[in-house]
Amino acid sequence: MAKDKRSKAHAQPPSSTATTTTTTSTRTAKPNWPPFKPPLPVVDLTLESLVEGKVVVLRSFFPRSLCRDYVSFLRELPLVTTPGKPKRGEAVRVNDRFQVDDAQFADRLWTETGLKDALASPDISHLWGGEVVGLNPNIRIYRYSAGQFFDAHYDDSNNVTLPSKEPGQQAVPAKTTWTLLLYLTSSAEGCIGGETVFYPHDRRSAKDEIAVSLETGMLLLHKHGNDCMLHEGREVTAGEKWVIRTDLCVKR
Ligand SMILES: O=C(O)CCC(=O)C(=O)O
Ligand SMILES: [Fe+2]
Repeated sequence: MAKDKRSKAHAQPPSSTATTTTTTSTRTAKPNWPPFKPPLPVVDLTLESLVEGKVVVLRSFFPRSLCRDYVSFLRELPLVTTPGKPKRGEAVRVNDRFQVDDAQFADRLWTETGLKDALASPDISHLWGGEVVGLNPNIRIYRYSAGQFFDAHYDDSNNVTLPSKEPGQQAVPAKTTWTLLLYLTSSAEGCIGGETVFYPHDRRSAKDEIAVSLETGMLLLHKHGNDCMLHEGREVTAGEKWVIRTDLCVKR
């Protein structure tokens, strides 16, 4: 697939049908996300590089008990099955999704998990493509059941604005530079398949593939935008793959 004709995983507007507990301060209904219990991080968060400068993982970012709590909670959200036939230029993506603009939850994932500190470490801070300022408020939840997958594509960099946290504070203009995937299930919960597979040479080739197996509670970060590797979410053949997706943001 040529880069100029590449299929993109387009961001979509937040779903207006997202209903659970509603906050009164915004028009978008936001889920009443479970607390991070036990307090995070539960392990020393050390980055493991899978592809130099392009793919890193943090194992046990969420403990298994918290993943279980999240999956129970997320399955009550109004997930919508994506159409099998994508719009022109979009990747075929067959899964059940929920999407919400929730800056508060993005900030909790950033500051209450140890992630902010782990990524700020001076020996790795050059990776992120600028001054890291937080996570994309556009939170996406994916559930893949047997037969579902996310076909090969590249992820775009997007401009976002991180809202002010306190009165008097300025909103921060930012852009996304890395995709963040948090796996909530794996073979430990009976999910077979569903690997995130990277193709370093811009074409699907079993010879060159780098397949990352699901691991419950593992966070995967991969560089996106111009330097994005072609990648896919391989078909799930049994059980359910649950993922929380957002993006790392740097100042623009
Ligand atoms: O589910 C996966 O393993 C990949 C998801 C993905 O590529 C995306 O969200 O853009
Ligand atoms: Fe992607």
